[in-house]
Amino acid sequence: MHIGTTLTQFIIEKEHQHVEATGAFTGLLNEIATACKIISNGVNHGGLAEDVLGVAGTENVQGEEQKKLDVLSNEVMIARNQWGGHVAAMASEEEDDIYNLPKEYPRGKYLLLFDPLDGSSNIDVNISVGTIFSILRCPEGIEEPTADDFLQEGTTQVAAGYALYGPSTEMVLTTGNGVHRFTLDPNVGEFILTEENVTIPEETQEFAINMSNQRFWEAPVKRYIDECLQGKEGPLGKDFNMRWVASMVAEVHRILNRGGIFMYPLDSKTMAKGQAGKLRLMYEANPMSFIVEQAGGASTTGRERILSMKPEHIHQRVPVVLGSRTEVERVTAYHNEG
Ligand SMILES: O=P(O)(O)OC[C@H]1O[C@](O)(COP(=O)(O)O)[C@@H](O)[C@@H]1O
Ligand SMILES: [Mg+2]
Ligand SMILES: [Mg+2]
Repeated sequence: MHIGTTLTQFIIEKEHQHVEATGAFTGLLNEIATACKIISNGVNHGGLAEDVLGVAGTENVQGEEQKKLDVLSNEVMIARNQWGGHVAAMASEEEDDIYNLPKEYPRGKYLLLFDPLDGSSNIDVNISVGTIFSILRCPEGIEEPTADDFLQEGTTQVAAGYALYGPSTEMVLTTGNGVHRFTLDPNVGEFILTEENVTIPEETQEFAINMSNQRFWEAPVKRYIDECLQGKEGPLGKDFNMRWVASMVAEVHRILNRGGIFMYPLDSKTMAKGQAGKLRLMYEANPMSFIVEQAGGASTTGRERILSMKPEHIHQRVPVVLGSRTEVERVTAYHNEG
């Protein structure tokens, strides 16, 4: 496919390969792309716009202070995706329960899950943030889905992607046939294909973890980071660099480009709050794991493959270790050595 292809054209040509396709999938991805263009515009306006920077004065179901842009992005994702007849229901980081469509809207065959604004702590300081989404099939014959209908293993995702609102706005997408990257041309208002079949280098010398949590980490993580910091004199025999943006979407994007390992492991601080990690399985870890695996990388909790986990709750949290295969397998082996 030649560079310069628009996202819509790319999806339609992929969908033509499926005789049973109805166009609903293309319609859904187009609406998601439109929502991300609107959010990108808001992010780019920053302090020029009334309702983009600062706190909303409310908390989400996870007890996190909501930023105005968290709330705005959530409203945009819902408004763009509820009317088209592509989805049967939605789930969002910013919605306590699943979002069932108002009666007047036709139901579609997909379930849409999303983190409307990822990297919220970076909004007010103009550092890259993003939107993460995951698409599942709605079980046959279900008109009014319940939360249980969403609790499908990550391996059943039909598609996953994210938009990154950085120096440029990009969208990265997989439908299970490799990972493809599009860049928003603000003059045309279209996402244009800029790289096909993105792959993650197997080896890396770059790790990303919030070092300020070091005293709370489990022994396997402490061991691994110690070994990275020992550099080429140490057991890993190579010097490592470190990065931490505090936006998962930006970390994953960097890793897709040049490799690396991103970790938000289980630690005693989150365990003390009765949580099994910081990041959410259904709309952060699962979509990012689908993308990373499709790009040749690996993604585990430190102990098990994330995509094979049986979800228990819409807002369930999990430890995340993802990126270049060699290092992810090493960290997982350290955990399973027991
Ligand atoms: O504040 P910390 O510990 O650096 O955590 C940063 C992590 O939290 C997140 O911001 C959580 O996502 P949200 O911003 O969507 O709540 C991730 O993007 C990021 O990797
Ligand atoms: Mg997030
Ligand atoms: Mg978020």
